[in-house]
Amino acid sequence: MSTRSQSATQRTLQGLLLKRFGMAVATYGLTALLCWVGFFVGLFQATAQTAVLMTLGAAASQLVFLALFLSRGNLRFADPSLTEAQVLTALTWLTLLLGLFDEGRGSMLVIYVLIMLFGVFQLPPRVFVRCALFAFFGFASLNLYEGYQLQLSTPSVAIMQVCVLAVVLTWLCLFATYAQAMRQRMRQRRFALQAHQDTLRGMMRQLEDLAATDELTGLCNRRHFLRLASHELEGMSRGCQHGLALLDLDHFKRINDVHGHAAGDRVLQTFAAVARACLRDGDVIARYGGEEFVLLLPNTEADQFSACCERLREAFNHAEPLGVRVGPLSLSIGMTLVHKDDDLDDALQRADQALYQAKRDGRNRCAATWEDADA
Ligand SMILES: Nc1nc2c(ncn2[C@@H]2O[C@H](COP(=O)(O)OP(=O)(O)OP(=O)(O)O)[C@@H](O)[C@H]2O)c(=O)[nH]1
Repeated sequence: MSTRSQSATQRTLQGLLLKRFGMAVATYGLTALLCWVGFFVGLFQATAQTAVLMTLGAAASQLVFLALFLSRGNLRFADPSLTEAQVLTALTWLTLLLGLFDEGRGSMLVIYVLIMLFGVFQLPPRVFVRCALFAFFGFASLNLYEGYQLQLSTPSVAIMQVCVLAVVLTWLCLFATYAQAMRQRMRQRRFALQAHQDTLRGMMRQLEDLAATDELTGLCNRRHFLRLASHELEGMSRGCQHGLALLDLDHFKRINDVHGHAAGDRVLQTFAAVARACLRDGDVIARYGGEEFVLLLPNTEADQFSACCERLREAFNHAEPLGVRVGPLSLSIGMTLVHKDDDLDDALQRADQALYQAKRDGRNRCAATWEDADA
C-alpha cells in the first residue's frame, strides 16, 4: 500500500475511533445525569461535594483518552481503539459509583451491560472475558466489603444482584465470542472475494492483451492499431501532425514458396524485431495483415518521418532471420501525414497509394503521398 493511501486509511480509522469515543463520552454524560437524579431523589449516599468530585474525576479520565486520540498517541498501542483501557476505566468508575448507591444499585446494574457492549465487536474473546471478570469481581468485592462492614441493608438482595450480574456477564461473554467468530468469518470471505477479484482483473488484462496482440509477431494487431490511431487522432491538437505509413515486405510470396511457410513466419518475426529496435516508445507499429505492417509516428515532420522510414527499410535490408537463409530482404513503404480532423480511412488510403507507387517504382524504397494531407 502506498504511503498516501496508508495515511488516508489511518485518518479514516482515527475518525471512526473518535466517533466511538464520542459515544463513550455520551454514555458517561448520561450516567452522570442518572447519578445526579439519584442524588436529588435521595438514593445517592454521599455529599454533593463527592458527587461533583466524581463527575470531575470521570471527566478528567475522558480528557486523558481524548488527548491520546487527538495527539494520535493511541496509534502507538497494539489496539489503537484503546477499547480495553476505556472499558476497564468505565467499569472502575461504575463500581465506585455503585458503592455510593444503596437502594438504587439494582437498577444501575444495567450500566455494566452498556459498558461491556462497547467491547463486544472490538475485543478478542479472551480480553472480553478478562473485562467481564473485572466487572464481576469489582461488584462482588464491593458487596463483600459492605457485608463485612455490616453495611448491607438487605444481604439477600445483594446476593441476588451479584448472581444476576454473573449470569448477564456470562451471556455477554458467549455473545462476544459468537460475534467475533462471525466477524472473523466475514473478514475471511472479504479476503477471498478480494483475491477472486484480483484474479479476475489479471485474467481480464491477459484477455485484453491477447485481443490486442498479433500472435506471430507480438506486435499490435490491426484492430488494436485502428483503435489506438483513432484515439490519437481525436486527441490531436491543431498544428500538430502524425506520420502514417504502410510497410509491405517485398516478394514475400516467393520466400514462402521457395523456403517454406515456417521461413516466411521467421521473416515476419525478424521484421517485428527490427521495427522494435528502430522505433521509439511512443511510436505505434502493428501488423496490418499478412506481410503488411502499419506505422504511426506521433508529432513528426515530413523529413523526420521519411528519415525514420528509411532507417527502418535499411535495417531490414541488413537483417538476418535466425535459423533460415532466405536471401536479401527488402520492404516498400508508403508514407503520408495526418492532421487534426483528418479521416483515418482517407489517410490509410493515401499511404496505400504511396505504397503502390513504391512497389511500382521497383520496390525496396519509400514513397510518399503528402498532398491532400492538409485537411
Ligand atoms: N509465412 C507466412 N506467410 C503469410 C502470412 N500471411 C500472409 N502470408 C503470405 O504472404 C504472401 C503475400 O504475397 P503477395 O500479396 O503476393 O505479396 P508479395 O509476394 O510480397 O509481393 P509484393 O508485395 O508485390 O512484393 C502470400 O503468399 C500469403 O500467403 C503469414 O502469417 N505467414
